[in-house]
Amino acid sequence: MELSGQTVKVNKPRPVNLDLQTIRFPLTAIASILHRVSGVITFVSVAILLWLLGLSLSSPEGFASAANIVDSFFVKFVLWGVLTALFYHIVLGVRHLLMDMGYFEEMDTGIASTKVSFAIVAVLAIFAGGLVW
Ligand code: HEM
Repeated sequence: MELSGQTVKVNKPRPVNLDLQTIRFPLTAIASILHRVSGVITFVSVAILLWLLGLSLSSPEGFASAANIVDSFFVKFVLWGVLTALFYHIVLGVRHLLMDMGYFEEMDTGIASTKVSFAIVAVLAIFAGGLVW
């Protein structure tokens, strides 16, 4: 095998698949990655939401400023995303804790519990939309 000018000896030629279009993550892996992403989103947003709460409780003017900030479509959309990420983190977190107790460890039950969790999060995302708008 030629590697930047050097010849490297390999015992067996190994199969190489670097065609990313043919590599598919299992549903459970996607759920796990999204759980980490939703945890980071929740972590960052807690600081912003606490600042907003502090502002709204500071004075009547502060409350008016906070209400004014939240009054735009963009901020409402971000708030909806944050709430959905939090719901995702909680629902998939509970699934994770159940797996720690020995449930849904097989591939078929793991995929089934992921699908059920996604469905619950979808319902909660609609609920979050109702809360925000
Ligand atoms: C302010 C609230 C929360 C924040 C900021 C937060 C953030 C995080 C972060 C950053 C991780 C690490 C993810 C990783 O490295 O893969 C994590 C893991 C985890 N969180 Fe949360 N979390 C919160 C609330 C919750 C709640 C309410 C639950 C309830 C079920 C939960 C369940 C879990 C579990 C089970 C893990 C471990 C996942 C693993 O081992 O892969 N979290 N959380």
